[in-house]
Amino acid sequence: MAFFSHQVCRGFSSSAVRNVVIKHVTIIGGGQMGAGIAQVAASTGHSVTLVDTNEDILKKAVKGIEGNLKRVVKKKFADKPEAGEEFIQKALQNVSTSTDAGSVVRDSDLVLEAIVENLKIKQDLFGGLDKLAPAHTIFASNTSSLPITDIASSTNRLDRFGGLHFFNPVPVMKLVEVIATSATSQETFDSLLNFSKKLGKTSVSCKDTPGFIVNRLLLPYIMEVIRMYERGDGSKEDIDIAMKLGCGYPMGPFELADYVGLDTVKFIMDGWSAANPDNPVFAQSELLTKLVAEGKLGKKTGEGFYKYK
Ligand SMILES: CC(=O)CC(=O)SCCNC(=O)CCNC(=O)[C@H](O)C(C)(C)COP(=O)(O)OP(=O)(O)OC[C@H]1O[C@@H](n2cnc3c(N)ncnc32)[C@H](O)[C@@H]1OP(=O)(O)O
Ligand SMILES: NC(=O)C1=CN([C@@H]2O[C@H](COP(=O)(O)OP(=O)(O)OC[C@H]3O[C@@H](n4cnc5c(N)ncnc54)[C@H](O)[C@@H]3O)[C@@H](O)[C@H]2O)C=CC1
Repeated sequence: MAFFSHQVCRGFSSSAVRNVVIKHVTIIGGGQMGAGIAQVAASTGHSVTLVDTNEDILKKAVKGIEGNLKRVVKKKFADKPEAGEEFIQKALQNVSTSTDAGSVVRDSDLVLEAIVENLKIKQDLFGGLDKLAPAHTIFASNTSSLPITDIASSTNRLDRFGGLHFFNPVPVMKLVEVIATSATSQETFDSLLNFSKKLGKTSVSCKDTPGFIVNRLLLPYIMEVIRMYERGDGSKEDIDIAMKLGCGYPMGPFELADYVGLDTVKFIMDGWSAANPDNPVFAQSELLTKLVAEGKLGKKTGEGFYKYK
């Protein structure tokens, strides 16, 4: 249960809202990240409603969650298949789906957004939900690169708005970046930290700076790698092998870019290069632009820098 019941909370001013214990979570966007977050939240006892634009996407997301739960169980319950099956069923029972975010946020302690990396679309979403969610509900974005302050500006709950940035694949990656804006209350920040901890993640606290910690370092690396390849300084296969074996990274940079999604990489870089047109670190890549225009978005579409079919 939330610290305050929803009915009590609705009439309260924001200043009366204290640490919200997050139990009911609405996750908007059932793609790679939203489905992964839903899986981890559901398997750690949270009740989760996953929202997307149509039923087919939601069906695919739930199927993916089931498949990935099986991978988790194979390891965690290697000698106890019955306990493993129970774990899967319990987690799946905690997940429901909806195409109508407005109707489900009324019961949420946390609304976590993982939709397309576009400021206007994220603002429109949160601006609409702000009018429908109870006073105590915390809003958070999983954005890779957009200022949380700008996303939150479409709402009247600046003190109850923060960033929760997960990493792909969510069930495996141990980090969550927790972002407070200058307006995020300490209570909200603490609730987000506690939620991350309940999911079994390690958190780092980040300022609301572009790309927070990880992506501010990772994206320039990926872009420099693409430029290196465009210059003909190495084949993508050799560059990937070099970074895996030379640095001990689990994936080479081209494999990783395909895994993240080339559309997401491009959305991030478009925003940063528009804001910093003179900074060569954020310069555009013709090859990336071409692949995205061709719909070659990486692993999720079957082709990016590499083919996956
Ligand atoms: C863009 C942003 O905003 C931020 C980002 O996310 S940047 C991207 C950050 N992510 C990374 O850097 C990922 C780097 N890559 C890796 O860590 C690894 O390659 C990987 C974990 C993705 C895959 O590892 P792998 O060894 O090549 O493959 P695989 O054997 O299939 O998986 C390793 C383990 O993870 C598990 N796993 C992989 N994906 C999983 C998923 N979605 N759900 C559950 N378990 C999963 C596998 O079952 C396997 O478990 P065991 O060790 O028990 O067998
Ligand atoms: N791919 C990655 O490695 C990471 C991505 N992120 C961020 O997470 C967010 C989502 O990324 P992915 O899951 O990779 O994208 P994705 O493309 O796999 O999924 C996005 C989903 O959002 C849905 N969607 C779009 N607009 C919507 C709306 N208005 N309402 C409901 N659903 C909507 C789409 O139908 C799609 O299913 C982005 O902001 C991205 O920058 C953060 C960490 C890692």
